[in-house]
Amino acid sequence: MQEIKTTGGTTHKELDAWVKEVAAHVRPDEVVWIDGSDEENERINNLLVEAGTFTKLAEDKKPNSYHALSDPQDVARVEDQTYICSTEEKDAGPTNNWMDPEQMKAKLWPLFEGSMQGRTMYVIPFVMGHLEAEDPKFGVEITDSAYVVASMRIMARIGRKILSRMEETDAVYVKGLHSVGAPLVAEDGQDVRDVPWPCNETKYIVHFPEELAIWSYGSGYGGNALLGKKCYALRIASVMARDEGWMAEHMLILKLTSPEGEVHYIAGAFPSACGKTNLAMIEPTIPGWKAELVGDDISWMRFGPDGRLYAVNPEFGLFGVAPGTGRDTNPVAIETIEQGNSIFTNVARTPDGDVWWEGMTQEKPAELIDWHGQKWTPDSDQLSSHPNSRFCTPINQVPNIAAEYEDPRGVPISAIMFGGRRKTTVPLVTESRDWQHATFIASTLSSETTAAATGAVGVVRRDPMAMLPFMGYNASDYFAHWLQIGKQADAAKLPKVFLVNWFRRDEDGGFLWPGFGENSRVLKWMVDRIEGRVDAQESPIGLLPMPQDIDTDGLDTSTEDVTKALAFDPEEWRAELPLIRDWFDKFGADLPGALEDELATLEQRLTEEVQA
Ligand SMILES: Nc1nc2c(ncn2[C@@H]2O[C@H](COP(=O)(O)OP(=O)(O)OP(=O)(O)O)[C@@H](O)[C@H]2O)c(=O)[nH]1
Ligand SMILES: O=C([O-])CC(=O)C(=O)O
Ligand SMILES: [Mn+2]
Repeated sequence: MQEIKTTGGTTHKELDAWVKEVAAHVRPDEVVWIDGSDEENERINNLLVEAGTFTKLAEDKKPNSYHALSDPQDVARVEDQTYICSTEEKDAGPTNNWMDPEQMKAKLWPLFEGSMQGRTMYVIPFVMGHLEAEDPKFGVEITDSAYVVASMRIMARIGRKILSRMEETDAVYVKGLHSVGAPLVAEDGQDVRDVPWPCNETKYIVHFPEELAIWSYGSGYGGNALLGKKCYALRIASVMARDEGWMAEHMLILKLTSPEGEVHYIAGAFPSACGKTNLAMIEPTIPGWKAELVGDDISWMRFGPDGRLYAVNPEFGLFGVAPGTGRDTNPVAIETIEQGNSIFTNVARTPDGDVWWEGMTQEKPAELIDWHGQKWTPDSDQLSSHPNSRFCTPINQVPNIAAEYEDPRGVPISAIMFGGRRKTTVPLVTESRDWQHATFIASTLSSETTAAATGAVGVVRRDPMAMLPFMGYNASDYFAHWLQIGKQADAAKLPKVFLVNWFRRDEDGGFLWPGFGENSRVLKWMVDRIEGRVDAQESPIGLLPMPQDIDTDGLDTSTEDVTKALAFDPEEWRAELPLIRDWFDKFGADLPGALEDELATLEQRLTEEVQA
């Protein structure tokens, strides 16, 4: 067999063997090991410009930044095509797609055969979390997409330094294999012309948790193709966490400093496109409060020597929803992207080489190139940008990043928020009574679906822990793991857990609560609760704020709307009960009894409430 031209390589024998085995099968023109240098990045970006994937933005608008338009069919995560291939079907559980690992491989391996012909196969060594962590979590992504290389460089710590450490320690690592599934040689041997966004109608995002392997085929979109993110740091890592006694969660991490100088780190789990990045970058509207960002999407938590839960953000960049991000809603994000070094995908381009999307400014630009590459004007009845269009930006550009982001030990968490998009039923904020009740709230979390995944938008579904699409194993076992974490801990040291809903609507469909920076008023109440400064009132669903304890000074929202946003409505909750019951029925006898008990308690309290 002919040697494939290779740049770079490794002394890690097992890794070297795997890369060679894959190369022989996918048959690229050449193999390039990614070293992470600036020169290499420039080369990759130039290649992407030549291929028509990237358009360089104007240096005076967004320095060193690029605009990309995907294939219109490749714009979001494909949950239908996402699989957890554990050996036992039971370990994937009722919420995941499953196939026997050998059967899945028999199906996919032939798809990968020759799939990189005419292309370069890149090998990206990376680490999720800190290289200086006690037990660094390594990965290697093989990909035929230069767009993935450019994006992974922003989203994860990658390159030669990581590979050297892997070599020195003969490290175990997660094997990520990714191909867009668009070889440049046809079956009859004819050359195929490349397109700016190669992908395949057939898509598979497959996890083999027991083998620490991920196979991703057919898509170039972020959540499907940047394998360090959802695939590794949530799906595979949640399995590692179960086995090793820690937690891999879909949570932002925020550092809050009160006017009194108290520091609290707060984590928050919201389903995709439900407000994590925005809350992580919050600019508080109430005087004297300071917020700094630690993480905006993923949190790895473990107990520290003092018995508290410590959280680390394993990522290196932000992959944020563009629409809705503007100077009035998220000024911190705007300042972050203005520094450049970013990739913008499926947003609109301005004639002067900048980007725009719905919600960036109140006034719409007179003319744009929309996300289909067509001329767009404000008269157009189409959105200029795809609802799941994204900015991909280095995290160290965030002006108010907390210094603790760099600390491999992480930050001690005082509170965890769960939230979703609910037009009705769920009040602005509720506090859980204890960890078991918190686990119940989290396990029954619900939200209206968004554009972050393909499929219908706006449908209420249960999204336990905001992890429905990201749990790498059986959800019943996942709930049990949460309960176990609670049992393991000193209850006084566990974070307080809150349920929030920024998205409740009035009869006309308008938001009752203004959200964004004003969410700091809810954060303040949480801190007051943590510090024991205010009481709360008992209700069947948990502890509710006394109305006077939510600081509304200077808030431009009517008292009536605030009251409605905060309201607990027993009738709405009675209507919720059968939905929760249906959800729990999915798990049958595997559902931890403690959650069954919590549901029974809720039913009983609601009945008493309605009778009273
Ligand atoms: N009304 C309202 N909308 C919000 C609020 N926070 C965020 N949004 C909007 O919700 C959408 C998604 O917000 P993000 O912060 O990007 O959501 P995310 O959870 O980080 O999403 P992923 O990155 O997909 O996981 C954006 O269009 C925001 O403008 C809020 O407090 N109120
Ligand atoms: O993974 C992605 O594609 C984007 C994201 O953060 C999510 O969907 O939660
Ligand atoms: Mn986000």
